Amino acid sequence: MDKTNYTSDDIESRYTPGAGIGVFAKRQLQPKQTLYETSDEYFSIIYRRYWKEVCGFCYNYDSGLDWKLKENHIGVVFCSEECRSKFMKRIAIAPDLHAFLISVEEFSRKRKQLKTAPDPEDDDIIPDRRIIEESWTDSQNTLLDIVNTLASDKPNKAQRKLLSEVQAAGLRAYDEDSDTDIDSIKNLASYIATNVLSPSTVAHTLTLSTTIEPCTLSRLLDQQINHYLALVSLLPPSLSQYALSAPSIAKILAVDRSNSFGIWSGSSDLKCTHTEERSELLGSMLVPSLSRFNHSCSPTVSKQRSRHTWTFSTTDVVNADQEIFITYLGGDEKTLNVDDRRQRLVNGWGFICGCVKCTNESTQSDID
Ligand SMILES: C[S@@+](CC[C@H](N)C(=O)[O-])C[C@H]1O[C@@H](n2cnc3c(N)ncnc32)[C@H](O)[C@@H]1O
Repeated sequence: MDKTNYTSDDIESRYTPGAGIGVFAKRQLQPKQTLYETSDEYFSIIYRRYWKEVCGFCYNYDSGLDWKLKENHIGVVFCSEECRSKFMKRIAIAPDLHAFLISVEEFSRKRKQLKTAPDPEDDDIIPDRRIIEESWTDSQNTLLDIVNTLASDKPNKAQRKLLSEVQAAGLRAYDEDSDTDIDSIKNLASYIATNVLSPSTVAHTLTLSTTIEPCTLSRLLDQQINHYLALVSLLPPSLSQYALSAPSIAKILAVDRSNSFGIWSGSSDLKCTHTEERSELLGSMLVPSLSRFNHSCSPTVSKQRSRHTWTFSTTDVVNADQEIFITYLGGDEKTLNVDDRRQRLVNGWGFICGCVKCTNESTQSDID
């Protein structure tokens, strides 16, 4: 499968009326046919609450038990020596990446020690797309100053002051739940780490479309920008070239919100046969090669996760040239009515569902 054009003998991506790009069958597909299995790079985050229980390499989760193999200094645990060795080998591709991950973990732990209540005045402001884009663009000059400082052999007083100021701003508390802040820090750090390990994955992600803003409250927007600038200031000089521009981060955050898949505990076990059994949300994954599948409330493809691999298989016959769909509602589309389904999709993904089932049911309720 060609990952960016989504082309294999069975499927390809094409424009589809009203929903951008979608994935279509090139020939008739039979039920239970495996269409796609991921083996490519992706962005991911395991939420802080679960970091001791979820293998940092394969996402194995065993009923909430802590894994014993720990790399505490980077905040990652492993279910086996094999996973630990694969993970460590992967990050060793860039010698200073390990040092960066250690700094990120130290920074996150410092954040946990701070306890400041959020500013209530800012709580309810929902910035629009223009404000979000302008805010990130405005931070680009500071970002360039940080990168120049990192590149300088002998930073002057003003440059050293800049680094300590951005780190202090990044540590300032905006949310009472420090785990959520740490998730934000680790998520942004994973964008930089992915850029170090696989710049093509980042480039691919920047081509994807979005329909929803990356955050909903002003204080979260400020928080993300401050976290990101602080993270860049922690980069070892040899990695400073991998700092993504501020507008690129804004775009990836938006793509992440529209395209990422939850890592649910139910389907993490290899023995689990359920497609999307949901219990606890352990984290999320953004896999660019899976990001062109549109949603339908009567999907024709099921997605199943086993550890860190997603497999997409048909649930029905799909004729040549028909679009194939997954569900973004994880099975809830079977029980919700059209209004509730559409509302959930608007809230979560920012689009009004135009699938055949919703179109038929809304036309029917207009007639009634
Ligand atoms: C994960 S992306 C899917 C690929 C996307 N169509 C593209 O062009 O990159 C999700 C976006 O596709 C569109 N989309 C997906 N399913 C849809 C549906 N049932 N009705 C309308 N738009 C849909 C929405 O814009 C949504 O935010």
